[in-house]
Amino acid sequence: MENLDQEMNKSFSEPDSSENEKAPTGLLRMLFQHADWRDVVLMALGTSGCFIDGLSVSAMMLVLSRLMNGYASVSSLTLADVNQYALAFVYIAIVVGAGAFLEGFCWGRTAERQSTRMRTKYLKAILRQQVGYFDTTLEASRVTTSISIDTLNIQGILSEKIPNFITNIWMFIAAEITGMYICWRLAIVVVPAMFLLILPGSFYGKQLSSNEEKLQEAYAVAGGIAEQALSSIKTLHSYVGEEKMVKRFSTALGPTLILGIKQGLLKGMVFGSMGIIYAIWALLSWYGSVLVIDKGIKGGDILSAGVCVVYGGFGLGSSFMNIKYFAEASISAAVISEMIDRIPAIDSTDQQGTTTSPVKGELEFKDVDFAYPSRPESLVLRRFNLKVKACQTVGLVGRSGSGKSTVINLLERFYDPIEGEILLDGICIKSLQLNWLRRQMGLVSQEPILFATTIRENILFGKEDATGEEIEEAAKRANAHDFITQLPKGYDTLVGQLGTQMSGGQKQRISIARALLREPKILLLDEATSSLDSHSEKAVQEALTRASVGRTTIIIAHRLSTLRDADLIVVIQSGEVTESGSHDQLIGNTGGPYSVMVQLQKTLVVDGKTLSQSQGTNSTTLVSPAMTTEKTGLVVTSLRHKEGADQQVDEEDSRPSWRHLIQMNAPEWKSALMGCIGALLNGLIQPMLAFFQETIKENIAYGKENATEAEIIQAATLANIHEFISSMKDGYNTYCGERGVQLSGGQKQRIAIARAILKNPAILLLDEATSALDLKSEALVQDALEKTMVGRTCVIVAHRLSTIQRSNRISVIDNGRVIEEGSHDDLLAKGEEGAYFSLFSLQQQASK
Ligand SMILES: Nc1ncnc2c1ncn2[C@@H]1O[C@H](COP(=O)(O)OP(=O)(O)OP(=O)(O)O)[C@@H](O)[C@H]1O
Repeated sequence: MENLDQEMNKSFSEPDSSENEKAPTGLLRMLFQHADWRDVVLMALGTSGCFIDGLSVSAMMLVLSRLMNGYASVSSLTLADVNQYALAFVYIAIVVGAGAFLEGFCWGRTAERQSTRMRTKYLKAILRQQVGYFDTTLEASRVTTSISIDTLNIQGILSEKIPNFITNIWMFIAAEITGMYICWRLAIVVVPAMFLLILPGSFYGKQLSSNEEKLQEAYAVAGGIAEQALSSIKTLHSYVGEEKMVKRFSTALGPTLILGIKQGLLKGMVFGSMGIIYAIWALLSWYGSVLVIDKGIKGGDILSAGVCVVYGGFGLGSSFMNIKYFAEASISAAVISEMIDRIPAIDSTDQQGTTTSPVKGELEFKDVDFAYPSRPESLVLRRFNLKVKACQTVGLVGRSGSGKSTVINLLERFYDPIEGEILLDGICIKSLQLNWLRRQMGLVSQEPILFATTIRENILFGKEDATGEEIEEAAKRANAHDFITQLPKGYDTLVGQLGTQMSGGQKQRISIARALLREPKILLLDEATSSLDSHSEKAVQEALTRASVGRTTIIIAHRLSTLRDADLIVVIQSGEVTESGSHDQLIGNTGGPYSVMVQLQKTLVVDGKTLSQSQGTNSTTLVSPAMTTEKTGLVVTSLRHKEGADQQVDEEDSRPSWRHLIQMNAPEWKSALMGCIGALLNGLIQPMLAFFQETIKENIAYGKENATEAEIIQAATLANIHEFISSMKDGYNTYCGERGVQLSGGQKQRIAIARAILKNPAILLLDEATSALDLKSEALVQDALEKTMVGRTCVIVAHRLSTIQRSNRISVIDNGRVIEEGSHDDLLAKGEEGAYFSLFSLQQQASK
């Protein structure tokens, strides 16, 4: 284990390249690192503008001193002199104006150019990083902060602070020299006094900015809480977590009150210390008068020299103010440069490495050991060996959390093994060119992620230069074309942030189309059809079977029927291959893990009651005459042919949603109202679970405020997740990662179920709550849920009919309407004409 830790440290914790050990970026390097020759010219012009601008006080005072002196001896002042002075002021105005314009324009322009380049490089650098880096070091929020706040900081420095600094410091030098020139006797006495003005200002100014920093930090923490809340708004509403969130928010804001008071005091001191200026004027006027009386110096010279010295002092003070921004900006620049210079161990921009042609698609895992960078102490794969022949279809099965998705993560080189190697056509994938390797694979992941753009663009991610026909063809093969064309904007429909405006099944089909468009040599399907109803699944499954011809296909599935025709089925337990062979071979091994799973699945699908009785649940306890304790199952189908081909469906209607449920139940508004009120106390579990960046314990505790440790453990035990949690080094304090990325799909669902159980709600809403679970876990969780359901109203959305078979009422929904309703037996009695019957028969056939 020590070796393992060392290896992990080498792979993930240490910087990947010696370049990263460079000293923090200095100000000069920061200034010029993103500049091209045009920027150098712009900065040179801008700097000359600053010098001209900084001369304004001196030039004005030189002319003014003469004019004032002229007033003093008014008899010798002619109109021609006055005109000359006035003209001199006009010239000053033009020259200074032009200088100030150059200053503002050139620095502003170059700031924009340099920061745009920096932002682009930064984003490129982030996208280049390996997945493990994000697991350990970087949180998405930090990236967004850097890309917005840090780059804005630097842009502000370039466009404003640097020109300000140069102008002011030059104004100070020029004004003090001019003061000396006009009246050195006065300047020599007053200049030291100026420090009385500058020192307290800069002392309090420093305090002010450090206080401001603390204030910003506190606001950032509070902002982070608000951001988390908004990104998980459904879960938050459902768990009535608003108050808890507001409490956390106001606790985070607590320090700002004290800091705010301190801020006020410091600002007062800064502004108050400006009063010293009047004392300086007192000294100026007294000593100036002495010089006029004793030395016969002209009044105009005294006044102009005094103004030069004082304004010069202000210039120095203002330039000091900029210094703190330079320090801040160089920190920002260091953060950005560090990222830009960072060369990851798995570098997606690396063009090195070999490629093979033609690709056969043979895969081999040789003695692979792997642990995720965020949990180096828990080995997920150990001595993992797997050989896949070219064009074979291989199914991976195993309990939730056994390491199936990890196999895919390693094939895609999102991570590298700690020990052992992975070969493609006999070549270690580490020596293959990374982008080429990834281009050989088409991945449909467990929780398909769509980009916030149109369906067309999302499919195009599979192959950038695909034609319209190719896109449609891929969508047809993924059984997505029909639903897409029924949307008012068809392929140009926007899918929303992360695809939230699409149903789970629609997202899966779009991402299957995306993978198929690529025509990959290796197809990786991680629970690719788990969110589809039986009809769609059958169609997509057939398409995938066709698509798998001539390519190597790896399928992860909990529904074993999906894998029946696979050439090889591999059973994974705790990261090790425990059994492998064809379906028939594995079935022949009675008592083996695979045949046990198949038996369990048959029992579940053919007769839901058998399982539950064998586990001691009395299904009759679910039946209750009162409406509030009814259990309703909803089956969402895609039986469009039943509705007629010409049916117009709007974008909303094509999505099964709770809104439709409400619309459909409009006549039963009283019950609906009761339900809505009750829903404020309800438990909602849906597959796209929103998780905060918190620990497992905190996530479960969302179910109930002030829940005790014992209650949390009890809920976790019922949700069949306690064992996994206890096996973790940090137990219940294990960090879940951004939106739970550090957990497997099934683990996330079970934690969400524990949260719902803890909440003890009046109404339980289960939206495909167990779809990501293996059969054994599902059976156990189902059992726990059924115990939880006793005495409450439950609405269950499920594609696996075994899940809802025992509901008091089952509603079959198609295109936003209930097309059939009744108990399981009632619906089956309708025979072949019935929609439920046909779904049920499909699932039965599949499980045989
Ligand atoms: N990014 C991550 N960081 C740390 N641990 C992780 C990460 N992703 C997964 N794990 C852990 O690795 C183990 C294997 O996860 P994996 O996703 O491979 O399981 P799985 O067999 O696909 O499960 P499921 O059937 O539930 O999807 C789990 O214990 C999980 O908690």
